[in-house]
Parts: sequence; C-alpha cells; structure tokens
Amino acid sequence: MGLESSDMSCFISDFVQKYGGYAVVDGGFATELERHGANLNDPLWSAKCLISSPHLVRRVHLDYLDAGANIILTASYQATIQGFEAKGLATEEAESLLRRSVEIACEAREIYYDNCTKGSWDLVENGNTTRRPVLVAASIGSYGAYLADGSEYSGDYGDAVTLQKLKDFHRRRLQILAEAGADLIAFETIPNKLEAKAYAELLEEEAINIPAWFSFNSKDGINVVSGDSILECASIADSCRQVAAVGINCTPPRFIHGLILSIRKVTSKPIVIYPNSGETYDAQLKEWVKSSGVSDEDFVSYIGKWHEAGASLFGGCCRTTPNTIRAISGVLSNKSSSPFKS
Ligand code: MET
Ligand SMILES: [Zn+2]
Repeated sequence: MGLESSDMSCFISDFVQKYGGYAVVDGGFATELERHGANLNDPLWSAKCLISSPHLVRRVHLDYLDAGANIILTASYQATIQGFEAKGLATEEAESLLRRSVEIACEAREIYYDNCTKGSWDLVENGNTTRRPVLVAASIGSYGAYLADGSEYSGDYGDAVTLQKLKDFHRRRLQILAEAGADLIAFETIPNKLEAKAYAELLEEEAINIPAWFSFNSKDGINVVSGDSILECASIADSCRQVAAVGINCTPPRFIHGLILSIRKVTSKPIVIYPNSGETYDAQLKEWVKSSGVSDEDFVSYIGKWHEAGASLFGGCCRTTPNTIRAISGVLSNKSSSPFKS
C-alpha cells in the first residue's frame, strides 16, 4: 500500500508533529551485532548476519526498541544483490534476503508491541495512554559501502562511475525494498552529490510509493565527505517530492550543529541527525580509532542545541549503542512536556 505524493513529503513531519515534536532513531547496527558476538569482517559487513544469524538481527532491533527507538533501520545497509551474488548466492536468494531484512524488522516490531505493558507506554493522547508507534525504515547504503574500500567516507568513485551506473546499481534493490513492507526508505551515508541525484531520479522513475530520507555524511562540518556542497546535496533532496526528511549520519557530533544550520537554509523538510561516536574509521585496518570519541553523556548534551537548530529526528550511527539511544530518548521525553530548551 502506497501513499499519495503529498502525503509522502509530509509523512515524517506529520509523524513527528503527532508524537511530541521529535522521533528517536536507532543506533549503530553493526556495532551492536558485534557486541552480540558477530564477526563482521566481511565485504557484506552487517548484512552477513542476514545469511548467518537472522536471530541476532532481530535481537538487535529489539535492543533498540527497548532503548526507546521509534524508527528502526533494517540490516540492509550493505546488503546488495551484487554483494550476495559475489558470495555465490543466486539472484532470487539475494532478493529474498533483502525482503527478509524488512520482515525481520517488522517481526521485531510485532514482538515489541506484544511485550509492551501499559506501564511502559509513554505518550498521553486525549487523556488516554498510548505508545509511540514504530516505523521500519529500509536502509540503503551507498555504492561506496558495497565497494567496502572506504569510499563511503571519501565519496570518490572516480570518473568511470556515472549517474547512470549508480542508478543501475541501486535500481533493483530499491524496487525490492520499497515493496517489502517498510514504512520508508533510508538512504544513508550519502557521500556525494552524484549519488543523491541518482537516488532522486530513481525514486521518480520507479514511482516509488513510500517516502524516503536522504542522509549525508561529512568529515569537516562544512561539506559532505566528497567535498560537494551540503547546500547542493540537501537541495537535491528538497526538490524530490518523495523525500520526507533530510539529514546527516555517521559524522562526528562536533560537526552536526553547523550542518543543521546549512541544511535549514535550503529546506523546510524535517532534519534527521544520527551521528557516530566521533571516533574515526581506519579503512585500511578496518577498525575504529578510539581517540576522538565522545561519551554517551557528551553525545546527549548536544541534543538540545540540535533541536533548537531545527532537527527533529535523533539517533546514533557507528559505535553508538542502545545506551546512547536510551539516553537520547530520556532527554527528549523529559523535554517534550515543556518548551524545548537546551
Ligand atoms: C556506515 S553507516 C552504517 C549505518 C547503518 N544503519 C548501521 O548502523 O550499521
Ligand atoms: Zn555509521
């Protein structure tokens, strides 16, 4: 079941408005899978668990729901038909794993709803206690994420990668995920303008009938990682009628405030923010360098400022955990009853 186009662009702003002026996104998915013992040193990264340990994927969704997330992202970030085929899977098997990523998130949501006791419901509406509903966002990582060579943090695909090539790469996965029962598509860690353009054109050409968000990453707080202007990137998202929110993920917390102000200059769509812990990723060593990370307390101390600057959806990306999300959720629910102040 799809939405009319006017409903699509307002889908997230309506949701946020209805449920207290904010929404809580989940945290680092791969990080939490690893904490449960998964070995993700693989070109498929977190998507490897869709093959080897779907129960763990469900567990991680539940961990984030229990922590207060009300938008959960599927394990499909690095799940691509091309990547699964490289592992020897047939095309049909690859496609069914993509669908499975959405089904598992929906199953976790059902389990969570079933387990909810009245006492844990946290929103009062018309005098009745209701719970904040959960949305399932089907994650789509960049072409660079599929390459697994660090180019999702450089945004440099070389001249051979054209708009057409990116569209062809993403087309089938987008079609499948859009029809698998998710509430929205989360295009994450978009490293350059070309890929944003490819997504916008695909949403239009394929007449995708669920809304999407575009989330970029930055390593200087001024531009997206490729050096392309955040203003131009966010403008592409703003012009696309199916895009219901624009934002930043997998970027150090210290860069976020300025990026929100820039995005606000070119769009009035809701802004989604889910930074990483501030640690940096060493693509050669394939590990995170701890030095510059922030504690959960420090991370959460930014939330008020980000909200004031115009963001309304908050979560975490790599190296954040259910504890980070629990802290974010706590701070937001305390503040939602009074005018929001930092
Ligand atoms: C490299 S960014 C990864 C985003 C994805 N949603 C995850 O948390 O695993
Ligand atoms: Zn990340």
